[in-house]
Amino acid sequence: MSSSSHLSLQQLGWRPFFQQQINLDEYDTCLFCRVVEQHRSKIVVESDQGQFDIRPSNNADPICVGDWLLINKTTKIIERSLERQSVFQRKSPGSKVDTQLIAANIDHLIIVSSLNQDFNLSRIERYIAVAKDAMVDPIVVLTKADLCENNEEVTNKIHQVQDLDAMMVTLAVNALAYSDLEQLTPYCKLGQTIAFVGSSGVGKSTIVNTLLQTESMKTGSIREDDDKGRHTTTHRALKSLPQGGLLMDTPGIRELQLTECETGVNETFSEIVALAKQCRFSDCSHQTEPGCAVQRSLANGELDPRRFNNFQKLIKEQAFNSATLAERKEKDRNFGKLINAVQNESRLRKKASNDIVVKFQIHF
Ligand SMILES: Nc1nc2c(ncn2[C@@H]2O[C@H](COP(=O)(O)OP(=O)(O)OP(=O)(O)O)[C@@H](O)[C@H]2O)c(=O)[nH]1
Ligand SMILES: [Zn+2]
Repeated sequence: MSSSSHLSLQQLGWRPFFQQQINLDEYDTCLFCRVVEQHRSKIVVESDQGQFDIRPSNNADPICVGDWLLINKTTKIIERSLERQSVFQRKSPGSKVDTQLIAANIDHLIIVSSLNQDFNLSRIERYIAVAKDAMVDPIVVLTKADLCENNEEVTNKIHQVQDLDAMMVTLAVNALAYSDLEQLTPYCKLGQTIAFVGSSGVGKSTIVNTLLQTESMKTGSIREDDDKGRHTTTHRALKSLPQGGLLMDTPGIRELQLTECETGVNETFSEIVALAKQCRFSDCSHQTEPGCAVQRSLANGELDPRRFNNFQKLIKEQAFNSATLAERKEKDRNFGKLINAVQNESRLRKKASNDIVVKFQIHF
Protein backbone atom coordinates (compact mmCIF):
# COMPACT_ATOMS: atom_id res chain seq x y z
CA MET A 1 0.00 0.00 0.00
CA SER A 2 2.48 2.63 -1.08
CA SER A 3 1.49 6.23 -1.66
CA SER A 4 2.81 6.12 -5.23
CA SER A 5 0.19 3.60 -6.36
CA HIS A 6 -3.13 4.77 -5.01
CA LEU A 7 -5.78 2.32 -4.00
CA SER A 8 -9.30 2.83 -5.30
CA LEU A 9 -12.08 3.52 -2.84
CA GLN A 10 -13.42 0.05 -3.52
CA GLN A 11 -10.06 -1.45 -2.62
CA LEU A 12 -10.21 0.50 0.60
CA GLY A 13 -13.56 -1.07 1.43
CA TRP A 14 -15.93 1.68 0.24
CA ARG A 15 -19.46 0.37 -0.40
CA PRO A 16 -23.10 1.47 -0.62
CA PHE A 17 -23.45 1.42 3.19
CA PHE A 18 -21.02 4.38 3.39
CA GLN A 19 -22.02 5.98 0.09
CA GLN A 20 -25.59 6.32 1.35
CA GLN A 21 -24.41 8.48 4.24
CA ILE A 22 -22.98 11.21 2.00
CA ASN A 23 -24.91 14.30 0.93
CA LEU A 24 -24.42 16.17 -2.37
CA ASP A 25 -22.43 18.97 -0.80
CA GLU A 26 -20.02 16.50 0.78
CA TYR A 27 -19.49 14.84 -2.61
CA ASP A 28 -18.00 18.09 -3.88
CA THR A 29 -16.08 19.23 -0.86
CA CYS A 30 -14.80 16.10 0.85
CA LEU A 31 -12.37 13.26 0.39
CA PHE A 32 -13.57 9.89 1.63
CA CYS A 33 -10.72 8.50 3.72
CA ARG A 34 -10.13 5.31 5.66
CA VAL A 35 -8.03 5.39 8.81
CA VAL A 36 -5.11 3.03 8.18
CA GLU A 37 -2.83 3.90 11.08
CA GLN A 38 -3.35 5.42 14.48
CA HIS A 39 -0.70 7.06 16.64
CA ARG A 40 -0.83 9.05 19.83
CA SER A 41 -1.17 12.45 18.19
CA LYS A 42 -1.91 11.73 14.56
CA ILE A 43 -3.75 9.36 12.34
CA VAL A 44 -2.83 8.25 8.86
CA VAL A 45 -5.70 8.13 6.39
CA GLU A 46 -5.89 6.84 2.87
CA SER A 47 -8.20 7.87 0.06
CA ASP A 48 -8.15 7.31 -3.71
CA GLN A 49 -5.85 10.35 -3.77
CA GLY A 50 -3.21 8.61 -1.65
CA GLN A 51 -2.41 8.78 2.02
CA PHE A 52 -1.71 11.63 4.40
CA ASP A 53 -1.48 12.48 8.09
CA ILE A 54 -4.21 14.20 10.08
CA ARG A 55 -4.10 15.60 13.58
CA PRO A 56 -7.58 15.17 15.02
CA SER A 57 -8.77 17.91 17.30
CA ASN A 58 -9.17 17.04 20.96
CA ASN A 59 -12.93 17.36 20.89
CA ALA A 60 -13.35 15.18 17.78
CA ASP A 61 -15.46 12.03 18.04
CA PRO A 62 -13.38 9.01 19.00
CA ILE A 63 -11.78 7.52 15.91
CA CYS A 64 -10.20 4.12 15.38
CA VAL A 65 -8.41 2.21 12.67
CA GLY A 66 -10.80 1.15 9.92
CA ASP A 67 -13.08 4.17 10.32
CA TRP A 68 -14.25 6.17 7.31
CA LEU A 69 -13.83 9.93 7.61
CA LEU A 70 -14.96 12.83 5.48
CA ILE A 71 -12.04 15.20 5.14
CA ASN A 72 -12.35 18.63 3.62
CA LYS A 73 -10.39 18.71 0.34
CA THR A 74 -8.95 22.17 0.89
CA THR A 75 -8.57 22.54 4.66
CA LYS A 76 -7.77 18.84 5.30
CA ILE A 77 -9.92 19.08 8.41
CA ILE A 78 -12.09 16.15 9.47
CA GLU A 79 -15.69 17.09 8.76
CA ARG A 80 -17.18 13.97 10.34
CA SER A 81 -16.79 10.22 10.67
CA LEU A 82 -19.25 7.87 9.03
CA GLU A 83 -21.46 5.41 10.79
CA ARG A 84 -19.61 2.11 11.31
CA GLN A 85 -20.77 -1.18 9.93
CA SER A 86 -18.98 -3.01 12.74
CA VAL A 87 -16.71 -2.13 15.65
CA PHE A 88 -14.55 -3.98 18.16
CA GLN A 89 -14.07 -2.30 21.49
CA ARG A 90 -12.77 -3.30 24.87
CA LYS A 91 -12.57 -2.26 28.46
CA SER A 92 -9.57 0.01 28.75
CA PRO A 93 -7.37 -0.90 31.69
CA GLY A 94 -6.52 1.94 34.06
CA SER A 95 -7.80 4.62 31.76
CA LYS A 96 -10.25 7.46 32.18
CA VAL A 97 -12.37 6.31 29.28
CA ASP A 98 -14.41 3.19 29.84
CA THR A 99 -14.19 1.51 26.50
CA GLN A 100 -11.48 1.73 23.96
CA LEU A 101 -12.23 1.42 20.28
CA ILE A 102 -10.01 -1.20 18.67
CA ALA A 103 -10.99 -1.44 15.03
CA ALA A 104 -13.94 -0.60 12.83
CA ASN A 105 -15.54 -1.90 9.68
CA ILE A 106 -14.10 -5.40 9.70
CA ASP A 107 -16.10 -7.87 7.63
CA HIS A 108 -14.80 -11.25 8.77
CA LEU A 109 -13.13 -12.27 12.01
CA ILE A 110 -11.03 -15.34 11.30
CA ILE A 111 -10.89 -17.38 14.47
CA VAL A 112 -7.81 -19.56 14.34
CA SER A 113 -7.46 -22.67 16.43
CA SER A 114 -5.11 -25.56 15.87
CA LEU A 115 -6.40 -29.11 15.65
CA ASN A 116 -4.00 -30.28 18.35
CA GLN A 117 -3.84 -29.38 22.06
CA ASP A 118 -5.17 -25.86 21.49
CA PHE A 119 -8.50 -27.16 20.13
CA ASN A 120 -11.08 -25.82 22.56
CA LEU A 121 -14.73 -25.36 21.65
CA SER A 122 -15.41 -22.97 24.53
CA ARG A 123 -12.63 -20.66 23.44
CA ILE A 124 -13.96 -20.68 19.88
CA GLU A 125 -17.44 -19.90 21.23
CA ARG A 126 -16.05 -16.95 23.15
CA TYR A 127 -14.59 -15.46 19.97
CA ILE A 128 -17.84 -16.12 18.10
CA ALA A 129 -19.69 -14.14 20.77
CA VAL A 130 -17.25 -11.24 20.50
CA ALA A 131 -17.54 -11.25 16.68
CA LYS A 132 -21.32 -11.34 16.73
CA ASP A 133 -21.47 -8.55 19.25
CA ALA A 134 -19.27 -6.42 17.01
CA MET A 135 -21.53 -7.28 14.01
CA VAL A 136 -18.64 -9.11 12.34
CA ASP A 137 -19.00 -12.42 10.53
CA PRO A 138 -17.00 -15.19 12.28
CA ILE A 139 -15.10 -17.83 10.29
CA VAL A 140 -13.23 -20.67 11.98
CA VAL A 141 -9.94 -21.92 10.56
CA LEU A 142 -8.52 -25.07 12.14
CA THR A 143 -4.79 -25.30 11.47
CA LYS A 144 -2.22 -28.08 11.58
CA ALA A 145 -4.49 -30.50 9.72
CA ASP A 146 -1.28 -31.94 8.24
CA LEU A 147 -0.13 -32.95 11.72
CA CYS A 148 -3.29 -34.91 12.52
CA GLU A 149 -3.08 -38.69 12.72
CA ASN A 150 -6.02 -39.30 10.42
CA ASN A 151 -8.77 -37.61 8.45
CA GLU A 152 -11.41 -38.89 10.82
CA GLU A 153 -10.00 -36.75 13.63
CA VAL A 154 -10.11 -33.69 11.35
CA THR A 155 -13.68 -34.36 10.18
CA ASN A 156 -14.82 -35.01 13.72
CA LYS A 157 -13.45 -31.67 14.95
CA ILE A 158 -14.90 -29.77 11.98
CA HIS A 159 -18.29 -31.24 12.87
CA GLN A 160 -17.92 -30.21 16.51
CA VAL A 161 -17.28 -26.62 15.42
CA GLN A 162 -20.10 -26.68 12.88
CA ASP A 163 -22.42 -27.84 15.65
CA LEU A 164 -21.75 -24.51 17.40
CA ASP A 165 -23.25 -22.64 14.48
CA ALA A 166 -24.37 -24.39 11.33
CA MET A 167 -24.21 -21.17 9.29
CA MET A 168 -20.58 -20.48 10.14
CA VAL A 169 -17.82 -21.31 7.67
CA THR A 170 -15.39 -23.80 9.19
CA LEU A 171 -12.22 -24.89 7.42
CA ALA A 172 -9.36 -27.24 8.28
CA VAL A 173 -6.02 -26.37 6.72
CA ASN A 174 -2.30 -26.75 6.68
CA ALA A 175 -1.46 -23.09 7.19
CA LEU A 176 1.78 -23.50 5.28
CA ALA A 177 0.05 -24.71 2.11
CA TYR A 178 -1.34 -21.99 -0.14
CA SER A 179 -3.59 -24.52 -1.89
CA ASP A 180 -5.36 -25.11 1.45
CA LEU A 181 -5.79 -21.40 2.11
CA GLU A 182 -7.44 -20.79 -1.25
CA GLN A 183 -10.66 -21.68 0.58
CA LEU A 184 -10.24 -18.36 2.35
CA THR A 185 -10.03 -16.21 -0.78
CA PRO A 186 -13.78 -15.44 -1.01
CA TYR A 187 -13.45 -13.70 2.37
CA CYS A 188 -10.37 -11.65 1.57
CA LYS A 189 -11.24 -10.50 -1.92
CA LEU A 190 -11.59 -6.92 -3.18
CA GLY A 191 -13.28 -4.62 -0.69
CA GLN A 192 -13.27 -7.06 2.23
CA THR A 193 -11.48 -6.39 5.52
CA ILE A 194 -10.43 -9.34 7.64
CA ALA A 195 -8.78 -9.82 11.04
CA PHE A 196 -7.35 -12.84 12.83
CA VAL A 197 -7.71 -13.93 16.45
CA GLY A 198 -6.56 -17.00 18.32
CA SER A 199 -4.08 -18.17 20.94
CA SER A 200 -0.36 -17.84 20.54
CA GLY A 201 1.19 -20.41 18.27
CA VAL A 202 -1.95 -21.55 16.46
CA GLY A 203 -0.70 -20.24 13.13
CA LYS A 204 -2.12 -16.75 12.57
CA SER A 205 1.14 -15.30 11.25
CA THR A 206 1.72 -18.44 9.22
CA ILE A 207 -1.67 -18.02 7.50
CA VAL A 208 -0.96 -14.37 6.80
CA ASN A 209 2.51 -15.18 5.48
CA THR A 210 1.12 -17.86 3.22
CA LEU A 211 -1.60 -15.48 1.99
CA LEU A 212 0.94 -12.75 1.38
CA GLN A 213 3.40 -15.30 0.06
CA THR A 214 6.08 -12.99 1.34
CA GLU A 215 8.23 -12.64 4.41
CA SER A 216 6.73 -9.26 5.24
CA MET A 217 5.11 -10.42 8.45
CA LYS A 218 7.89 -12.54 9.88
CA THR A 219 6.54 -15.12 12.30
CA GLY A 220 7.07 -13.79 15.80
CA SER A 221 7.93 -10.21 14.84
CA ILE A 222 4.52 -8.88 15.86
CA ARG A 223 5.04 -10.14 19.39
CA GLU A 224 7.83 -7.60 19.86
CA ASP A 225 5.32 -4.82 19.34
CA ASP A 226 2.92 -6.47 21.76
CA ASP A 227 5.50 -6.71 24.52
CA LYS A 228 5.97 -2.98 24.48
CA GLY A 229 2.23 -2.69 24.75
CA ARG A 230 1.94 -0.09 22.00
CA HIS A 231 2.05 0.33 18.27
CA THR A 232 5.42 1.07 16.77
CA THR A 233 5.51 3.90 14.28
CA THR A 234 6.35 1.52 11.47
CA HIS A 235 3.39 -0.72 12.23
CA ARG A 236 0.69 -0.43 9.68
CA ALA A 237 -2.72 -1.52 10.90
CA LEU A 238 -4.38 -2.03 7.52
CA LYS A 239 -2.40 -4.04 5.01
CA SER A 240 -3.26 -4.90 1.42
CA LEU A 241 -3.53 -8.58 0.59
CA PRO A 242 -2.70 -9.95 -2.86
CA GLN A 243 -6.24 -11.42 -2.86
CA GLY A 244 -7.59 -7.84 -3.09
CA GLY A 245 -8.81 -7.37 0.46
CA LEU A 246 -7.34 -5.70 3.53
CA LEU A 247 -5.89 -7.27 6.63
CA MET A 248 -6.57 -5.48 9.90
CA ASP A 249 -3.55 -6.09 12.07
CA THR A 250 -3.72 -4.08 15.24
CA PRO A 251 -2.42 -5.48 18.55
CA GLY A 252 -5.75 -4.75 20.27
CA ILE A 253 -7.49 -7.38 18.18
CA ARG A 254 -5.48 -10.05 19.97
CA GLU A 255 -6.75 -8.94 23.36
CA LEU A 256 -10.45 -9.04 22.60
CA GLN A 257 -12.49 -9.30 25.75
CA LEU A 258 -16.10 -9.77 26.56
CA THR A 259 -17.38 -6.43 27.74
CA GLU A 260 -21.04 -5.59 27.73
CA CYS A 261 -21.66 -8.04 24.95
CA GLU A 262 -24.70 -9.84 26.23
CA THR A 263 -26.19 -9.55 22.74
CA GLY A 264 -23.26 -11.41 21.20
CA VAL A 265 -23.36 -14.14 23.85
CA ASN A 266 -27.12 -14.53 23.48
CA GLU A 267 -26.83 -14.75 19.71
CA THR A 268 -24.09 -17.34 19.97
CA PHE A 269 -26.19 -19.49 22.30
CA SER A 270 -29.56 -18.71 20.75
CA GLU A 271 -30.94 -22.22 21.32
CA ILE A 272 -30.30 -21.91 25.09
CA VAL A 273 -31.95 -18.48 25.13
CA ALA A 274 -34.95 -19.99 23.31
CA LEU A 275 -35.12 -22.85 25.82
CA ALA A 276 -34.90 -20.41 28.75
CA LYS A 277 -38.03 -18.69 27.46
CA GLN A 278 -39.90 -21.96 28.02
CA CYS A 279 -38.89 -22.24 31.69
CA ARG A 280 -41.78 -21.98 34.14
CA PHE A 281 -40.23 -19.01 35.93
CA SER A 282 -39.12 -16.03 33.91
CA ASP A 283 -36.15 -15.45 36.27
CA CYS A 284 -35.17 -19.15 36.24
CA SER A 285 -31.49 -19.70 37.04
CA HIS A 286 -31.65 -23.11 35.33
CA GLN A 287 -30.28 -24.87 38.40
CA THR A 288 -32.91 -26.58 40.55
CA GLU A 289 -36.16 -24.80 39.69
CA PRO A 290 -39.14 -26.97 38.74
CA GLY A 291 -40.29 -26.66 35.13
CA CYS A 292 -36.83 -25.66 33.87
CA ALA A 293 -36.65 -26.31 30.13
CA VAL A 294 -32.85 -26.00 30.12
CA GLN A 295 -32.40 -28.70 32.78
CA ARG A 296 -34.89 -30.89 30.90
CA SER A 297 -32.90 -30.50 27.71
CA LEU A 298 -29.66 -31.32 29.55
CA ALA A 299 -31.26 -34.39 31.12
CA ASN A 300 -32.50 -35.82 27.83
CA GLY A 301 -29.13 -35.22 26.18
CA GLU A 302 -30.31 -32.59 23.69
CA LEU A 303 -28.19 -29.85 25.21
CA ASP A 304 -24.45 -30.37 25.62
CA PRO A 305 -23.43 -29.65 29.26
CA ARG A 306 -20.15 -28.12 28.05
CA ARG A 307 -22.07 -25.64 25.95
CA PHE A 308 -24.45 -24.77 28.77
CA ASN A 309 -21.56 -24.28 31.22
CA ASN A 310 -19.72 -22.06 28.76
CA PHE A 311 -22.89 -20.01 28.17
CA GLN A 312 -23.21 -19.41 31.91
CA LYS A 313 -19.53 -18.63 32.24
CA LEU A 314 -19.53 -16.11 29.39
CA ILE A 315 -22.73 -14.42 30.58
CA LYS A 316 -21.17 -14.04 34.05
CA GLU A 317 -17.88 -12.85 32.64
CA GLN A 318 -19.39 -10.16 30.47
CA ALA A 319 -21.71 -9.14 33.32
CA PHE A 320 -18.68 -8.88 35.63
CA ASN A 321 -16.77 -6.75 33.14
CA SER A 322 -19.82 -4.60 32.54
CA ALA A 323 -20.40 -4.27 36.30
CA THR A 324 -16.85 -3.11 36.87
CA LEU A 325 -17.45 -0.62 34.08
CA ALA A 326 -20.63 0.58 35.76
CA GLU A 327 -18.80 0.72 39.09
CA ARG A 328 -16.04 2.78 37.58
CA LYS A 329 -18.57 5.13 36.03
CA GLU A 330 -20.19 5.46 39.46
CA LYS A 331 -16.78 6.13 41.07
CA ASP A 332 -16.02 8.74 38.41
CA ARG A 333 -19.36 10.37 39.10
CA ASN A 334 -18.67 10.37 42.85
CA PHE A 335 -15.19 11.73 42.24
CA GLY A 336 -16.74 14.44 40.06
CA LYS A 337 -19.15 15.28 42.87
CA LEU A 338 -16.27 15.42 45.32
CA ILE A 339 -14.34 17.81 43.07
CA ASN A 340 -17.44 19.97 42.68
CA ALA A 341 -17.98 19.99 46.42
CA VAL A 342 -14.34 20.96 47.06
CA GLN A 343 -14.51 23.66 44.39
CA ASN A 344 -17.77 25.02 45.79
CA GLU A 345 -16.34 25.03 49.27
CA SER A 346 -13.21 26.85 48.16
CA ARG A 347 -15.33 29.32 46.18
CA LEU A 348 -17.44 29.93 49.30
CA ARG A 349 -14.30 30.34 51.39
CA LYS A 350 -12.86 32.76 48.85
CA LYS A 351 -16.12 34.65 48.76
CA ALA A 352 -16.20 34.73 52.55
CA SER A 353 -12.62 36.00 52.75
CA ASN A 354 -13.39 38.59 50.05
CA ASP A 355 -16.39 39.63 52.08
CA ILE A 356 -14.11 40.06 55.08
CA VAL A 357 -11.69 42.11 52.99
CA VAL A 358 -14.58 44.22 51.73
CA LYS A 359 -15.87 44.65 55.26
CA PHE A 360 -12.39 45.45 56.42
CA GLN A 361 -12.00 48.07 53.68
CA ILE A 362 -15.32 49.56 54.40
CA HIS A 363 -14.58 49.63 58.07
CA PHE A 364 -11.34 51.49 57.75
N1 LIG B 1 2.74 -28.21 10.23
C1 LIG B 1 2.11 -27.06 10.48
N2 LIG B 1 2.69 -26.12 11.22
C2 LIG B 1 2.01 -24.98 11.45
C3 LIG B 1 0.71 -24.75 10.94
N3 LIG B 1 0.29 -23.54 11.36
C4 LIG B 1 1.30 -23.02 12.10
N4 LIG B 1 2.35 -23.88 12.16
C5 LIG B 1 3.61 -23.69 12.87
O1 LIG B 1 3.29 -23.33 14.21
C6 LIG B 1 4.21 -22.36 14.72
C7 LIG B 1 3.49 -21.15 15.27
O2 LIG B 1 2.80 -20.49 14.22
P1 LIG B 1 2.59 -18.90 14.20
O3 LIG B 1 2.04 -18.57 12.87
O4 LIG B 1 3.79 -18.19 14.68
O5 LIG B 1 1.46 -18.74 15.31
P2 LIG B 1 0.70 -17.39 15.73
O6 LIG B 1 -0.73 -17.76 15.93
O7 LIG B 1 0.98 -16.30 14.78
O8 LIG B 1 1.35 -17.09 17.13
P3 LIG B 1 1.57 -15.66 17.87
O9 LIG B 1 2.36 -14.81 16.93
O10 LIG B 1 2.29 -16.02 19.12
O11 LIG B 1 0.19 -15.13 18.16
C8 LIG B 1 5.15 -22.03 13.57
O12 LIG B 1 6.33 -22.76 13.75
C9 LIG B 1 4.40 -22.50 12.34
O13 LIG B 1 5.26 -22.92 11.31
C10 LIG B 1 0.11 -25.80 10.16
O14 LIG B 1 -1.03 -25.72 9.70
N5 LIG B 1 0.86 -26.92 9.96
ZN1 LIG C 1 -34.61 -22.69 33.52
